[in-house]
Amino acid sequence: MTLPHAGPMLEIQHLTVSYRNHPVLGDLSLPPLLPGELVALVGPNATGKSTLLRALAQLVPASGQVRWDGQDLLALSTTALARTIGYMPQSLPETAALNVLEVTLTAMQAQDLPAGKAQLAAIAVLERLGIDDLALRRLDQLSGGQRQVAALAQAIARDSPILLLDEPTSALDLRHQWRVMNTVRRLADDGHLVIAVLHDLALAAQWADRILVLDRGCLHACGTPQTALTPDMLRAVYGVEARVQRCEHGRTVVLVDGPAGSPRT
Ligand SMILES: Nc1ncnc2c1ncn2[C@@H]1O[C@H](COP(=O)(O)OP(=O)(O)OP(=O)(O)O)[C@@H](O)[C@H]1O
Repeated sequence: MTLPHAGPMLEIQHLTVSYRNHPVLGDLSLPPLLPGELVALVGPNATGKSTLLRALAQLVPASGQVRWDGQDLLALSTTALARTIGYMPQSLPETAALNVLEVTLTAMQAQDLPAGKAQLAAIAVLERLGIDDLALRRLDQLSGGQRQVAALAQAIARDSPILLLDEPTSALDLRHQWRVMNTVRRLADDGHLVIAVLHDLALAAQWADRILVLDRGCLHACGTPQTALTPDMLRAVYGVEARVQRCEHGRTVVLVDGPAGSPRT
């Protein structure tokens, strides 16, 4: 028997977002998402993944119900929102004249920590991500991958219960991908709800508890990596013929043979 979840959960019902009257998310409802979960948000390009995260972070106007711990997330004040959500955009602006430590400290303002404590906490976040040596480097002097990890530092520095990460590994080499996903996994294990947009389905399968598959603004599937990642889903959503192989240690590999309907090569 599954007991009903008693603590906070993220409930998204009938979420609608339009750009210039063109609906990108139309009446999207998701199963409840729980603290302690790492949820991978996957789907083809332009299907609304970033828009969903941006709507939850109040960066684009949205209608519908989004509730967390009894609160209406879409109506939270800026300060309350900053305490509830840490948001990592696809990239930080290259032109920002701030250094990595300053950017991280800026994200922590809602915590109202004394300056010394805030500085120590910010440095601890940079150490955790292995970029403390970049603390005094300006964002416009960083590589794309370094800027991506700085964006993650900014999001997790808030220590908020919900983390929204937009493609946290897309610019990273294999070692940094592992470090970031391991950090994100630990944050989920510590009780955060982490929703991460990922294009790499192998990473999603390796690290996520559940995979949400979005297709043209609608939920196509939601389940464990084993149930969500199937050849049928890959054909219907991504338009490819693919094999999904489960390897040793529970790893999953997706092998794409070609466009849907084409003979296997
Ligand atoms: N500010 C905007 N104004 C108008 N249209 C937008 C805006 N932002 C996104 N869109 C459109 O909304 C749709 C969804 O975009 P979104 O960035 O959410 O997709 P995505 O699934 O995150 O894509 P990708 O995987 O390519 O990053 C796309 O058609 C995009 O062109």
